[in-house]
Amino acid sequence: MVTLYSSPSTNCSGVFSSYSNSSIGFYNYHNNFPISSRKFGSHKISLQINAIRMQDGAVVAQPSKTQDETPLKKLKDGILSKEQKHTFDFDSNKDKSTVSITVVGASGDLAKKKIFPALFALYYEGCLPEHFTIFGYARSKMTDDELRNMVSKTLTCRIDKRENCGEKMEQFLERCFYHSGQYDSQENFAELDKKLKEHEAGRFSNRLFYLSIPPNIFINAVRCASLSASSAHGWTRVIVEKPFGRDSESSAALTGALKQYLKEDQIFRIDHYLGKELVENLSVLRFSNLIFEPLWSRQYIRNVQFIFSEDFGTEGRGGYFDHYGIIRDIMQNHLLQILALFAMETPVSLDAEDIRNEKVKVLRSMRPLQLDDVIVGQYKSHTKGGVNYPGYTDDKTVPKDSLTPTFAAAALFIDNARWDGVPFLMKAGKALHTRRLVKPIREIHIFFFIPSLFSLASFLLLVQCGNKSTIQARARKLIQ
Ligand SMILES: NC(=O)C1=CN([C@@H]2O[C@H](COP(=O)(O)OP(=O)(O)OC[C@H]3O[C@@H](n4cnc5c(N)ncnc54)[C@H](OP(=O)(O)O)[C@@H]3O)[C@@H](O)[C@H]2O)C=CC1
Ligand SMILES: O=C1O[C@H](COP(=O)(O)O)[C@@H](O)[C@H](O)[C@H]1O
Repeated sequence: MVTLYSSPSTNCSGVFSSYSNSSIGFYNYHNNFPISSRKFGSHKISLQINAIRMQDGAVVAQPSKTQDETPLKKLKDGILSKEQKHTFDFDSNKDKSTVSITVVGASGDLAKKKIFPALFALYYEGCLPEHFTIFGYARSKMTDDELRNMVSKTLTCRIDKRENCGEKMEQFLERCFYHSGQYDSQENFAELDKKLKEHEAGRFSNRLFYLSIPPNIFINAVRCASLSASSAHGWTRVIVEKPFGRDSESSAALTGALKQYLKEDQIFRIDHYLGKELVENLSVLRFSNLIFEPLWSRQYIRNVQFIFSEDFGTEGRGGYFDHYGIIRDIMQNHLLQILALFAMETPVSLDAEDIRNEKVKVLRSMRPLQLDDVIVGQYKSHTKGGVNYPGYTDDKTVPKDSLTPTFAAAALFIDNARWDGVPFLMKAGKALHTRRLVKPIREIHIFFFIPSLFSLASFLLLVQCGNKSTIQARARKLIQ
């Protein structure tokens, strides 16, 4: 699996940006990852990490001139091997080539909330080639203008304060078009192909299809796109969203089916949580910090909690969600990836395969989950402060008798020397109206207890990836 992101504006390699919070994640790195300041309040310590520029634009600390040499940069360079970086480049012949990006499922939630804003961010940062075209494709009937109008509502200029953002937005929208078609119709994809060719205007064209659709229609869409709308001369690539199947069998079947039409190097599987900067920085926090690495074990950590909470429900996404539920939507992929990154041993090198191998070892050491260690639930309607919040089955896209879980919590155990006996607690839920600890409406927390560096106090280290990303340490107890 690869995480696809674009790095700072000076380096636009990467087939796509991490779309977390609808923007490109910005990274500035230092040679190491020192804790630059501590503010001691009553039982509360804020650790500012001297290496992160947050994606909402807030700079936690100034970047140094040596940013390119930092561990995370190296980590990324390792993850993206030279060969991959080369193949990720959009342009093989800058002036004469073009890239056509088709967002399949353009009428949907992911496309609106993340993909179009991320594409705009790439455009804004100068990371798209000079000639490019973006097509939305879905069954819904829409004109080009209606697509532009829909997309324009979610584009933002908040990446930084540079001028001309509105103008750039207009220019970007002019490059966006729409074609309505069925996902299983070769004929409809052939019509798309015709339109793409008109826009490519004889240039050497590369084509990218982003499958922003429920997984049960991936194969049909890939078959039709590959047979009817592949690039004649350049590359054709497909980005596939999680979940990659419902279980091992369906995942293997999906891979097998995709490979009937695509070679492995044309397929990009994405887990966007791996592109969130704090998830990436977690490895740096641990491996580059003399303070943390020695503490990263059962000896010092009592439990680790990965908490995903959203304070909104499915809101019309039942068509996808109801077939999968919260465990397959969030826990099996996003949270499990973070857990594996958190718990893995130091990889022998920063190559993607070495990191993957360490993550696999963690998964193989995990005790099979027992039913007694899992609870599931589904949100119901309720009224609070005069506001009525609909229940899951009130969503028109959800069957009235659905038992699909929208909340789950599980205790996982890793039976190896480092983590023996430490519970890894995972919780994920939609429409959780109680906000925890911090304000953002969507948030994922990783927190774990480590002993105080100075006294007998123990600390709760909270790594939060929400609308604003922070790393905080809070004193949990003064005296053990
Ligand atoms: N939403 C998010 O934040 C994230 C989503 N994802 C993944 O992205 C993919 C799409 O998610 P999302 O955009 O939320 O899903 P949506 O439910 O919004 O579906 C996307 C589009 O697919 C079409 N569609 C929906 N259901 C069906 C169906 N049963 N049969 C045929 N077409 C259908 C609809 O378009 P039309 O009717 O116009 O054809 C819809 O607009 C999923 O794999 C999901 O796991 C991943 C990360 C984040
Ligand atoms: O993968 C998914 O993620 C989103 C939450 O992503 P975030 O970046 O906004 O935190 C979730 O809403 C969706 O159900 C799921 O498919």
